[in-house]
Amino acid sequence: MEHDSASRTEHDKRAAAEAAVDRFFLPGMCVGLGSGSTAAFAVRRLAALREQGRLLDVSGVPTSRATEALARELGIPLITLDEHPTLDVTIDGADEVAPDLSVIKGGGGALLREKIVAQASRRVVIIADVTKLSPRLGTHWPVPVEVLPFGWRSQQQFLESLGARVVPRVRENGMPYLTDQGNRVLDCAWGPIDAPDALASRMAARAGIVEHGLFLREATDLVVAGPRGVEHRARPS
Ligand SMILES: O=C(CO)[C@H](O)[C@H](O)COP(=O)(O)O
Repeated sequence: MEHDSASRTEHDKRAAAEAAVDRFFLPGMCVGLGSGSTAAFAVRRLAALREQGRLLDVSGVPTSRATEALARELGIPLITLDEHPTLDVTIDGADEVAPDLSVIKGGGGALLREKIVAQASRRVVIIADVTKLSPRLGTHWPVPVEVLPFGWRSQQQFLESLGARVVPRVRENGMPYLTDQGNRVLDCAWGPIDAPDALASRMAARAGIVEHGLFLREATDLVVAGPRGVEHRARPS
């Protein structure tokens, strides 16, 4: 049974990713390549289309070292944001998606580059399976917060003072998890968040917090897959 639901989720991640690439990546575009297992399906779809001779002139900015390695392995042309400071569209995954298309990201630790790339994109398409949908951010998933190693325990105290249960992220071997930038991640469980804007502002104002996983206004579109198939939703205006 467990196996069935896991393979259903994989199927849905893949269906959402492929539908998004087919619909939103167009010839000649400069695109953002997201991180995580759902976004990896999108990178693989782009590579498969290239093998068919399509989208050969699409080039991408990877949002993590892992995505960069995958894209290189698959022969996808890579560019930097310095070469192309504005991107046409980014396709990326999410950990939790609210009805207004605000999302929590960063489960894979790539939140900083993901937010930089999202904010540099004209369009940001979130791809997800239905298990990621949530009535309110924070219901199912903690908010990852990337902090400088210097003084990280005072950031933990600060986040606890904002009501979070804070778990410093560690690797399987017990060593601290470090992001691509060499920073630490504190996973902050608030439960359902009543005022995400106020929380995001408090974190943004705190020195030592490099970035947080609340992406409140970046997503323009959601492509979500579940038992009823693939559905596209635009951000409510
Ligand atoms: O934000 C992310 C990485 O920092 C991922 O997009 C998010 O964690 C979803 O991952 P997955 O597609 O593997 O469920």
